[in-house]
Amino acid sequence: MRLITATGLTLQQAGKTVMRDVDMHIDRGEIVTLVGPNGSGKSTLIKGLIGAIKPLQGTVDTVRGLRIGYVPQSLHMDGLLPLTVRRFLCLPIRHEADAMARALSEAGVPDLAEAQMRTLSGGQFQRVMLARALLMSPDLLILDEATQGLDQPGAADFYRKIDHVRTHLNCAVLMVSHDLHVVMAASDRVLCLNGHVCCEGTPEVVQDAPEYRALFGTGAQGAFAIYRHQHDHDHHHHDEHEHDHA
Ligand SMILES: Nc1ncnc2c1ncn2[C@@H]1O[C@H](COP(=O)(O)OP(=O)(O)OP(=O)(O)O)[C@@H](O)[C@H]1O
Repeated sequence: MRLITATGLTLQQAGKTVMRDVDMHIDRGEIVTLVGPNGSGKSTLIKGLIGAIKPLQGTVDTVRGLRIGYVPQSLHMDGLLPLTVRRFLCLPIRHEADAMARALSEAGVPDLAEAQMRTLSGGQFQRVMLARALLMSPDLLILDEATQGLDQPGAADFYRKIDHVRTHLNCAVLMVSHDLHVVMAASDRVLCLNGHVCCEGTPEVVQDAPEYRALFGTGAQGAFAIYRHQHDHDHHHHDEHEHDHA
């Protein structure tokens, strides 16, 4: 089922066009990843898709009642007042204690409810943000560089978590990442951006595309192959949509 469709989407930041003529869609159950150099418009495209930026041209159509769980690129927690994870999760909407416990557990941090937000490590913080998004029971989970600050095993672990969440909730996932090799292998489709969609397709197709290689080079083959090898289970559990997994 198609959740969201952008057609001819052109977006500006401060009066400057930074993303031009994007056609894209996301179906239930798939993991779509945006890659691209710094400033290539990844966050801008996400803001356009969730309606935080009004398009200069083009449209975004969503299925009726689409619930989006959004994990932003960063939140500045410095100077925060004392605030436990439990209270943070209830901002701005209150949730039942067992729903919060389930979300924290799903996000891989079952024991943090009473922890102080400002004492969390980067990885713990991202997982709490994920738990917060999961409390929305999202149809579409959007992660904007959610593994920033995580080391490679930490990032790989995070993506496995996301894969599990996707299967469990039967939601779609849209992520932005710079962890190219890990994230590409964990994706069904990749869109490579540079002010427009340079190339798109399965990770293998994008990896071999001249547009991708021009932006990122060709050095990734080894790490890519290793992770791909571990990722050999299938994702056909809930959806009629077929994925091309190796
Ligand atoms: N609030 C803003 N005001 C003015 N210009 C902005 C704003 N946000 C983004 N831009 C500009 O828009 C362009 C795209 O930025 P965007 O944040 O979408 O890129 P990105 O691909 O997400 O980058 P990164 O990988 O560094 O996070 C950049 O040139 C940036 O300077």
